[in-house]
Amino acid sequence: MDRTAPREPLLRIDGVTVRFGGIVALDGVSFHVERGQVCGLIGPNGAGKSTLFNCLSGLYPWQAGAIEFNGHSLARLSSHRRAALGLGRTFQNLALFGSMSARENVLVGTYAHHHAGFLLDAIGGRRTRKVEREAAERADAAIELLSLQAVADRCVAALPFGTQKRVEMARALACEPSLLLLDEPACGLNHEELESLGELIVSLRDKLSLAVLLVEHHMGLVMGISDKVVALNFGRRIAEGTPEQVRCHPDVITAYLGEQVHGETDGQAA
Ligand SMILES: Nc1ncnc2c1ncn2[C@@H]1O[C@H](COP(=O)(O)OP(=O)(O)OP(=O)(O)O)[C@@H](O)[C@H]1O
Repeated sequence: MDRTAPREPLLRIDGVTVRFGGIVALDGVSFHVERGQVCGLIGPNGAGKSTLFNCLSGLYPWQAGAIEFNGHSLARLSSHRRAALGLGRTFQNLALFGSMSARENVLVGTYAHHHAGFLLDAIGGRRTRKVEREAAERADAAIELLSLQAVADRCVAALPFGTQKRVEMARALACEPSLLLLDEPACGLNHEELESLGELIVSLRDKLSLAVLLVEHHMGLVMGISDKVVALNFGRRIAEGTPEQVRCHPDVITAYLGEQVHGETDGQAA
């Protein structure tokens, strides 16, 4: 795929502002993510990255601006509807069910596609069995994608941290997202796990035409695998461009050095 050719954006973030009392966590942030694109989202602590993720996954409302995913406004959509539309996410702190097996955790991710409803589930029947079979197939496909077959039936709490992270990613993929939100996936991984994580994200992008919005403090990973990078500081977008353009952007360098940012800085890195 030619990643330099302009394509229809999958995710449009347009002038989004979020305030918590007197704190402006996001201040008119705009950028978009295209299908099959890895977009890195960087910024120092408190820049607004998690706030934006929480807006995307339905945990936080925003006071101004618009977010559109796959042609749908996200403003009034429940988290469940967002998942059904193709928005998947993982969490900074793992959100797995420790006493359940890896496979059972992944099965939970298929819920977004589960249309049978409570009553039909209770009654059972052919339709419910079909839904369950399809859910199991989707879970198995996600388990295979993440090479988790050998540990699928083991209790998730007994698995190494890096493997648990892959289980969480498999669960997000089981709802067959077109955009995956990854919140600090490198956190707590060793060097070897980090390398395979980078390869994994790129291979998912290529195999599934998956778009990924990657919030990550590990600069090596972000700069190594992102097709484009957006940098935030104090809730504002300070740079957007290729990894190289953003790495060299003076406002990004200043933000990471912890110095005062002067004047208007909302620009496209060139
Ligand atoms: N629920 C909340 N209530 C009040 N203030 C909040 C809330 N969530 C975030 N903030 C504030 O909004 C600003 C942006 O925080 P956010 O967590 O989005 O930054 P971040 O870039 O994700 O930081 P980090 O890299 O440390 O996770 C910070 O000043 C933070 O204190």
